[in-house]
Amino acid sequence: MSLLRLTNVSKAYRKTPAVSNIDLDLMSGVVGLLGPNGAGKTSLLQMITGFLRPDTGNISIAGHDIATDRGLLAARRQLGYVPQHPQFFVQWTVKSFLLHLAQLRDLGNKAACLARTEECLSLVGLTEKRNAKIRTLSGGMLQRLAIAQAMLNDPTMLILDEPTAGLDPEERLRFRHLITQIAAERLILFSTHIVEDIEQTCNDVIILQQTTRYHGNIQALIAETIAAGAVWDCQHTAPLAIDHRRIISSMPQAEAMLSRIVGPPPAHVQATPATSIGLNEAFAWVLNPELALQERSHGGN
Ligand SMILES: Nc1ncnc2c1ncn2[C@@H]1O[C@H](COP(=O)(O)OP(=O)(O)OP(=O)(O)O)[C@@H](O)[C@H]1O
Repeated sequence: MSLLRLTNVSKAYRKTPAVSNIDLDLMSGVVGLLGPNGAGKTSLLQMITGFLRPDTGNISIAGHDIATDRGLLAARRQLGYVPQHPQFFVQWTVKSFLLHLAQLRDLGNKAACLARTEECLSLVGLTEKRNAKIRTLSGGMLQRLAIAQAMLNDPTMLILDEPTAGLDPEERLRFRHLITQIAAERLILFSTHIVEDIEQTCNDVIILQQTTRYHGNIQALIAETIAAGAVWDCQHTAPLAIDHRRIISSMPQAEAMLSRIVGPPPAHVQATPATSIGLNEAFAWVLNPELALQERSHGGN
C-alpha cells in the first residue's frame, strides 16, 4: 500500500517558486531526498508533515488526505518528524523530556509512557544518558534524542530533515546504522545534500531541484549515467577550463593532474570514459545535463 502520495504539489513564497509540480508515490523503505541548498527539500518535507500548506496539489499519508483536519490528525498518528533545527527543553533531563512528549502524544498511562521512553532511549543508544541534562549532550547525542522523540509513537513514516548536518564521521556512521535498524516496514524519508549518506543507506533517491529531477533506484541511475558516457577521467597539466560544477574530483599525480569530470572532456586532453562511478557523478549529471551538453555543442574547452 502507498504510504505517501503527492499529486501535483507546488509551493511558492510570494512569487518565487520553491517546489513545483511534485508527484510521488512511496511505499516502505529508506528513501533519500537529495538536492543542493535551496532546492526545496525543507519546504517539501514541511508540506508532507502538515506544517506548511501547499499552494496546489494533494498529499495523503497512509490514505489520509492531510488537507482535512481529521485526515491530518490521523496522518500525524502515523508520522514521526525530526525537523532541520530541533528544539529541546535544555534544562530538562533526557528522560523527563521524552516522557513529557510521550504523555503529550497520549501514548497511554504513565507506566506505558515510561516504558516507551526507555525503549526509545535504548533504540538510539542514550540509556546511559537518561538522567543527564539535555544541555550537556553533544551534537550527535542531540540528534539521536531528536530521533528518539520522533520514534515515540512507533511511526509508519519517519521524516528527517538534514539529520546528519554537523555530525562527526563516527556519529554519521552511527546514524546510518540506526536508520538501517529502524527501517523495517516503515517509510523513512530523509533529506540531505551529502551524497554519501544516501549512497550508504538508501536503495532509492529523489533528486530535487524545485522539481523532481530523478526518482528511482540509485544503482539504476549510476548504470544510466555510465551508459550515457557522461563521466570521464582526464589527465592534464594545465587547469581544466570548464564549469567547476562539472569537476567531481582532482588528484595530483607524479607529472599531471587526474580529474574526474561530468560531460564531454575538453579538446586536447587525454581522457577515458569512467566505468566505475558513484552517486556523486550521477547527481552532477542529473543536475547539470544542459551544461554538459551545451559545452559539447561548443566543442568543449
Ligand atoms: N519562509 C520563506 N520565505 C521566503 N522564501 C523561502 C522561505 N523558506 C524557503 N524559502 C526559499 O525557498 C527555496 C527553497 O528553500 P528550502 O529551505 O525549502 O530548500 P532546502 O533544499 O531545504 O535548502 P537547504 O538545504 O539550504 O536547507 C529557497 O530559495 C529559499 O530561499
